[in-house]
Amino acid sequence: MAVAKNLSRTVSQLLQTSGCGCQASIVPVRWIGVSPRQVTSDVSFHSVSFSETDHPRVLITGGLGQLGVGLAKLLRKRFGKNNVILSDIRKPPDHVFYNGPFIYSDILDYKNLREIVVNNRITWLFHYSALLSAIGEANVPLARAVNITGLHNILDIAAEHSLRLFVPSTIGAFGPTSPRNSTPDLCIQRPRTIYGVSKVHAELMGEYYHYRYGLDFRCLRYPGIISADSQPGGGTTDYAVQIFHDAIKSGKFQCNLKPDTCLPMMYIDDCLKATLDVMEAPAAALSMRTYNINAMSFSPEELAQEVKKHIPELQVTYNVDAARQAIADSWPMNFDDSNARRDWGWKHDFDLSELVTTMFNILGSDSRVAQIN
Ligand SMILES: NC(=O)c1ccc[n+]([C@@H]2O[C@H](COP(=O)([O-])OP(=O)(O)OC[C@H]3O[C@@H](n4cnc5c(N)ncnc54)[C@H](O)[C@@H]3O)[C@@H](O)[C@H]2O)c1
Ligand SMILES: C[C@@H](O)[C@H](N)C(=O)O
Repeated sequence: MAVAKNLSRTVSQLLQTSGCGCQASIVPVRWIGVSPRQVTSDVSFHSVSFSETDHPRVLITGGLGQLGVGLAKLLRKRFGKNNVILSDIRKPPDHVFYNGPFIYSDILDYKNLREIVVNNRITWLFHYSALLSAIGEANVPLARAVNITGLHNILDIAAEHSLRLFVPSTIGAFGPTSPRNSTPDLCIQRPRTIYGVSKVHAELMGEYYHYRYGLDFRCLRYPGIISADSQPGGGTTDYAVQIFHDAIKSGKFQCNLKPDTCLPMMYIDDCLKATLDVMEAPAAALSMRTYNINAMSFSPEELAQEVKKHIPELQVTYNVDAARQAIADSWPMNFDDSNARRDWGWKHDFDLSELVTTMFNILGSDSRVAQIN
C-alpha cells in the first residue's frame, strides 16, 4: 500500500514538474559500447554546455533536402561557418561541400550519431531527415523507420547530451477530423498518412521528453514550403514549386491537385527565419513546445493567376493524382498561428504576390545565366 502511494506521488510529481525542473540522472542513456572511432575515455560525455554568450555548435540532419542547405546558410551567417555542420546520407554537390562542414550521418545509426555529437561538441540539433507525405505513402516501412525509429535515436541523443532540439512538424499532422478552416494548435489530430502519424508521434514524444527529462524540445508545424534554389523531396505541396520551373522552361504546367485545393503555404525565407527565432526564444516565452506557423493559403488556381502576371502565356492543365488529392483534402486549408505570433513574435514577410515575384527574380536570373553560359 505504502509502495503504491509512493509510486503514485512520484508519478504525479513528474507530471506536474516543468521540463526545467527534471534531474539529469533520469535521462535515458542507451549503453551501446564504444566505437573504434570514438573519443578517448578522458573526455566527459556530459561536459557539453554553452553559456548564452557562446555560439551554439549546430548539427543539421537530412540537410541536403529542400530546406537544410538554406538553414545552414542562415545559421552560418549568425553563428559562424564552422559552428554549423550539415549532414545527410547523400553525396553533397560541390557548392555545398565547399561551403562549410559536411558529414555523413544516417539517423538510423545511433552509435554514429552519438559519435558526431560528442566529437563535435554539438549543442543544438535541427532534425530535418524525413520521408515526406507522398513518398512516405509509396514506401511505408522506410518512412516508419526514418520518421519514427530515427526520431527515437535523435530524442535519446538529445536528452543524453542536453541538446536544444528542433524537430519540424507539418500541416500533415492533422487529418480529416481536424477543423480545417482554420486549424488551431490544439485540436483533434488523426492524420491518415504515415508521414502525418510519424509527425504527431514526434510532437508527442518531444513534449513527453521535455516534461519527463527536461529536454529543450522545440517544434514548428510548417505549411508547404516554396523555394527557388532547392527542390522539394516528395510532398503533396510540391506542385507549388514545380509550377515556377515549368512556367519558365516550357510555358506549360500540369497540376496534380484540383484547381480549388486550398492549402497553407510559406516562402522558405520565412520558414527558416521562424525556425531560428523559435530556437533563440527565451524558454519563458514559450507557453507550448509545438506551434503552428503560417503565412498564406492559396489554391493551384489562385497561384496560377499570380504566376500569369509574370508569364501571361502560361497554360495550366489538371491531371489529378488521386493519392495526393486525398492527402490534400484531409489537410488544413487555413492555419491558425496566433499563439506563435503572441508568444515569440512570429511574423511572416512574404505574401503571395511577394513570393511569386521573388521566385521569378531568382529563377529568372538563373535561367538568364544558364542561357548566357
Ligand atoms: N518542405 C516542406 O514543404 C516541409 C513542410 C513541412 C515540414 N517539413 C519538414 O521539414 C524537414 C525537412 O524537409 P525537406 O523538405 O528538406 O525534406 P526533403 O525530403 O527534401 O529532405 C529530407 C532529407 O532527409 C534525408 N534522409 C532520408 N533518410 C535519411 C536517413 N536515414 N538518415 C539521414 N538523412 C536521411 C534525405 O536524404 C533528404 O536529403 C522534414 O522533417 C519535413 O517533414 C517540410
Ligand atoms: C506539407 C509538407 O509537410 C510537405 N511539403 C508535404 O507535402 O508532404
